[in-house]
Amino acid sequence: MIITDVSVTVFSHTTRRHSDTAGHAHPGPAHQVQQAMLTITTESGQSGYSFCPPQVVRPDVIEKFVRKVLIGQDHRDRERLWQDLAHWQRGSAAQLTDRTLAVVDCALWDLAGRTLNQPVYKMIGGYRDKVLAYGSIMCGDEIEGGLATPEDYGRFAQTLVERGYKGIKLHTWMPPVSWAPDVAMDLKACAAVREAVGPDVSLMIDAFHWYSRVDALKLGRGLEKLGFDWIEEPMDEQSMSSYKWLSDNLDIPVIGPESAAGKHWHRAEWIKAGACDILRTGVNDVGGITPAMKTMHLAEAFGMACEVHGNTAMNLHVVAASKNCRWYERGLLHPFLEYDDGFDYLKSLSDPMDAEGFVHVPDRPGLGEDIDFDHIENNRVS
Ligand SMILES: O=C(O)[C@H](O)[C@@H](O)[C@@H](O)C(=O)NO
Ligand SMILES: [Mg+2]
Repeated sequence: MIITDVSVTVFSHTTRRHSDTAGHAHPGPAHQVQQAMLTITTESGQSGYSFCPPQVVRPDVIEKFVRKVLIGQDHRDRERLWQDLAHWQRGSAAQLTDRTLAVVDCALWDLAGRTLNQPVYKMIGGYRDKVLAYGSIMCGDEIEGGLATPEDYGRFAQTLVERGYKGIKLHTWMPPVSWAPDVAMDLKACAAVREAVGPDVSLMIDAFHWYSRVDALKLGRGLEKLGFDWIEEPMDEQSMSSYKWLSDNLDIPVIGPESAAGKHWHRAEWIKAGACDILRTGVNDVGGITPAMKTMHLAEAFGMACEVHGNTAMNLHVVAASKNCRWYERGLLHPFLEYDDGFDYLKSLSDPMDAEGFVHVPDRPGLGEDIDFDHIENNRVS
């Protein structure tokens, strides 16, 4: 099953999500953005697909690295192809990113599933076909009636519980919000949510990512009084020793690393250093489904949970193939956006959630993304 082609289709689609200057999402007017679909095709004519921002699969990256590694190879050799791509990273002058590895690895998994007519999580080894989601709320904002006050967070949390969520994670206020960051305001938002939803809903926070050790400790101590399940990324994850210090000084579980580079190798160091109580992985963060499963198994060997960062099918399949994670991160959510509307280039949601808060893994082959190829063709940019 030899790979004969690797191609990229760039297309436009409509979204109401806008990124702020820190890269965090907020609602805004509908606008056109560009998305890329990577297609990997074998001699049999079967293709696998994966999506990412166009810059992740720039023509020079595809030509210099991806095609060189993949063309002429057996598409089933995902482990070898991933290792070969990962080795290219060192000599790529930082042009071949973990994000690119992730989109290639996901397309290879999708290709394998479409070829065998099997969903990816069943090929990895299925553990469950539905999983509880937590509602991952967008970062706070200064939008009237949006997420501008602790009361806004409390009201929205009530709405999410009525939708069926059994867990809620707050991303609190961060710059460019004019007065952020502010530990006291973070705790007021968390207290308002706890007050709104009662004691039985799981709550977590994903806070401003550059607090000092002292501020992170103050935040964590306040969350302990509110019965939160974990504190996430309150300091720069490049300082593993700061997380070791925080974990030693807090009772609330510290989860990480999410954004730190180094894939499963660096996450092994966090475990060894005692820098986290719950490990974190994410298909985009560690370079694919292949390394995400390595991270999940690493955590299991140390008796730890490993919670998966991010939504979309690729992360859902990792969760569905794993015992030692409790949640699927469904988001990002905002009072002014209807998450269940999905994306206009997919005909149906990749992560449909029932009224009890369970996300059901689509049993369509591969990653199971219900791709609207007509939309992509009709809105093709290149
Ligand atoms: O842009 C980001 O930092 C991520 O989207 C982030 O907001 C969110 O996905 C996250 O951190 N989840 O844990
Ligand atoms: Mg996070």
